[in-house]
Amino acid sequence: MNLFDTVEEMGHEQVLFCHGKDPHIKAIIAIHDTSLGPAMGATRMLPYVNEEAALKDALRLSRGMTYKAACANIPVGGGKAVIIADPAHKTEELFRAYGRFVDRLQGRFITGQDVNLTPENVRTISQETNYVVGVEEKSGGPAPITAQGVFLGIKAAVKFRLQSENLEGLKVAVQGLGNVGRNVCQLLHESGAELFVTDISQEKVEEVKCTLGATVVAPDEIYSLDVDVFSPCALGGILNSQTLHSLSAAIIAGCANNQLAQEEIHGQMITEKGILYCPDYVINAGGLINVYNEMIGYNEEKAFQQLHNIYDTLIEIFARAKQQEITTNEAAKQLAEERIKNARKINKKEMIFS
Ligand SMILES: NC(=O)C1=CN([C@@H]2O[C@H](COP(=O)(O)OP(=O)(O)OC[C@H]3O[C@@H](n4cnc5c(N)ncnc54)[C@H](O)[C@@H]3O)[C@@H](O)[C@H]2O)C=CC1
Ligand SMILES: O=C(O)C(=O)Cc1c[nH]c2ccccc12
Repeated sequence: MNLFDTVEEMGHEQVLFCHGKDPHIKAIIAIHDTSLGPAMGATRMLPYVNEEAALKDALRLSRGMTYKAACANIPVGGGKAVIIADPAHKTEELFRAYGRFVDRLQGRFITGQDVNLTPENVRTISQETNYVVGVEEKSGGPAPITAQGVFLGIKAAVKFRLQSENLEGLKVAVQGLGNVGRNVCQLLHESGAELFVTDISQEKVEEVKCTLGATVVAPDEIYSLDVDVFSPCALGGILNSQTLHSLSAAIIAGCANNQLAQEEIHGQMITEKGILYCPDYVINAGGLINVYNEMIGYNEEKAFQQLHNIYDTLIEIFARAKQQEITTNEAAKQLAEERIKNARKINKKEMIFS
C-alpha cells in the first residue's frame, strides 16, 4: 500500500499511528475531514489479521463518518479509531494510554464506544481525556436510537421499492442481534413483520426466538432466505460477490458499517440485481445524532427531527439514483459531497465578514 497515495485518494487530513511500549499499545486514529467541525467517530478494538487491514478499516470508517455527518446535516467532521488488540487482552493501562493519545489531539477528534468496547472501557479512556461522548447514557445510549433510524430506513425503502406503508407480514432477515440488531427486531415485531434471525451467540438467538417468535437460522444461511428485507446488523464487508449471488431480498437495510466489500463493484452488482440498498452511513446515523446532541446539550425535539430526517434523506437518495441511473451509494456520496462543499463556502464567507 502506498500510504500517501491512498490517503490522498480518500481525502484524509491526518492519520495518527499511536504506539507505546509500556503499556504495549498499537492504535490508529484516522481524521478524514474537519471542515464542518471536529472529527467524531467511535473507537473499536479488534485483533486485525495485519496492520494493513487495520489501516484500511480506520480509513474507510472515518470517511464514512464524514459522509454520515453531512447526510444527517450535523456540523461535525469524520474520524474513527482502531485499537489493534485482542479484546481478551484488555487492561486499564491500555485504555488510559489510548485516552492520552486522544487528549493530545485537543478536541480535533471526539470518540466513544464501538465494536468490542464496553461503556466501562470508555469511562476508563475518559479518565485521561474529556473528548469522549455517549457514555453518560442520559438518553439511553446510541444503540436504541441507531435502531430507530434503521427502522425508519426500512420503512422508506419499503415505501420506495414495494409501494407500501405497512410492514405487516413483511419478511425480514436480521444478521446480528447485538445492541442495535435486537432493538431493530423489537420495532419490526411491533409492526407485524415476520423475523428470521441469526447470531453467533446461541443465547441471543434463543432470546429473540422466545420473546419475538423469530425463526432462527445458521449464520451462513441468512443470505439465501426468501425474504423482502435483508438487515445486516453485525459485521462489515458482508455484501460481496459470494453473498450477493445468494441474496434474493428486494431491500438491504441494516446498521453495520462498511457493508459493501468493494464499494463500486458490489454497489453496481446490487443495482443490477434490482435490489434497493440503503447506504450504510445514511441509515445508521442515529448513533451519531444521539451522541452529537448529548454533546451540545440534549434537546429531544431537535434530536427527534434529525433522526426522522433519515427517512426523507433516503427517499431523496433513492430518487436521485433512479433518475441518474447510478447506485444508491454513489447518490449518497454525491449528496454528502455537495453539502460539504456548500458548508465550506458558508464557513469561508463567515470568516471574511466576521
Ligand atoms: N451501536 C451503534 O449505535 C452503532 C453501531 N453501528 C454498527 O452496527 C454494527 C452493530 O453494532 P452493535 O449492535 O452496537 O454491536 P454489537 O457488538 O452489540 O452486536 C453485533 C452482534 O453481531 C453478532 N455477530 C458477530 N459476528 C456474526 C456473524 N458472523 N453472524 C451473525 N452474527 C454475528 C455478535 O454476536 C453480536 O451479537 C457494527 O458494525 C457497528 O459498527 C453503526 C452505527 C451506530
Ligand atoms: O456511527 C458511528 O460509526 C459512530 O461512531 C457513532 C458513535 C457512537 N458513539 C460515538 C461516540 C463518539 C463519536 C461517534 C460515536
